[in-house]
Amino acid sequence: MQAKLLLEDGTLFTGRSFGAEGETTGEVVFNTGITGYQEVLSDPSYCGQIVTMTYPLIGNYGINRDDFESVRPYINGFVVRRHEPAPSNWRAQYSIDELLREHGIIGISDIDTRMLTRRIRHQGTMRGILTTAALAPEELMERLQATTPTVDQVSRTSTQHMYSSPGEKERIVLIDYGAKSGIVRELTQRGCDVVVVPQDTTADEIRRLHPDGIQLSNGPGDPKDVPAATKVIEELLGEYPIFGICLGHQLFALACGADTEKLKFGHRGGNHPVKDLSTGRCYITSQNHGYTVKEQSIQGTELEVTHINNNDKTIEGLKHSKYPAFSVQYHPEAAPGPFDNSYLFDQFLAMIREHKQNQPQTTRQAEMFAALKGAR
Ligand SMILES: NC(=O)CC[C@H](N)C(=O)O
Repeated sequence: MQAKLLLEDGTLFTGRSFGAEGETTGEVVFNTGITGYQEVLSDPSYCGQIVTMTYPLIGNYGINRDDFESVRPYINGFVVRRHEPAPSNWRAQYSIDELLREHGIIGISDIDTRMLTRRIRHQGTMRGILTTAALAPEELMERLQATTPTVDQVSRTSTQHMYSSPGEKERIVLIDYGAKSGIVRELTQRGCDVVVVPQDTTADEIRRLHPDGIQLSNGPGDPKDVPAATKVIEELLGEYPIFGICLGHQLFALACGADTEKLKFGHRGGNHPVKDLSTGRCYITSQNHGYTVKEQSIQGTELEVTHINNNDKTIEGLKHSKYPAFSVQYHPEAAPGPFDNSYLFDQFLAMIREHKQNQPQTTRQAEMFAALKGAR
């Protein structure tokens, strides 16, 4: 069956349908990873987007039980040069075609993904319509223009209920704006007691969980679409050590008075070079973002830039100059991508331990200790 993808600028691609049949619209973005399509498909940060893989053969090692980054894919459409309907890998349980069908996601293959990528790079990110219906380009354009971009992605991808992944060590409250499983996995591996809370949890509700640190997750959409989330971070700043990842980094920046803007076509892939300004060392990072923290907006805030992107010099990391809080624009949890940056989770835990040591005892603690001493 035929499928068509029409971009806002009128570029039409005609290819073959795979996955579900139907029609969808969304921002068309590209990811340059050679492998890792299962993690990309299931990364909630892509919620509502039509994702193109620049690597030409996708699906060859299938879909397995273990590599999902969330319980279901949130993308609106998937675009590839060629997809493999008969995967071959000992972990493969089914094909990408079956996965997309199961979740009603429309795929298109056999189009020139190099041309599509160059178009996006040239024009900047555009919206597109993807359909299996036999419609003329004019009709498709009308339909595309009749839709408006959604802004509720974070409430769609966040957990509705609090849940925990118990551990013996530090209690981390992870605010879930559409968190990848990789973040929970990294914290759990380090023995943390992780409590994942919905995106609209209030500062008081978080305080009642007695966290040792707060982790701000990645997530979809424009950080300015979730102003309430910024307010909560503002309230908790200074009270608890904070570590923000991707959307969490952008929200942390907004909470500290900086500003964000949209990039021309974003960074999505597994080999983005990032420089640590304190050492000059370059790290290879996994990225997936369309927005960035505005460089000029840092001035006058209490933020310091810690990392920059070596390709376009945009901000990749921030830290607070007074409080124990830092953030990165990239994905230290990888999935997919290099594991080179998982040390940031260790830094977060070291920051928590240091904060605890320097923490003056609360009056209540002091009273309890005094009572215990008296009893002895
Ligand atoms: N991975 C993320 O958290 C992405 C953050 C944000 N949605 C952006 O596109 O910039």
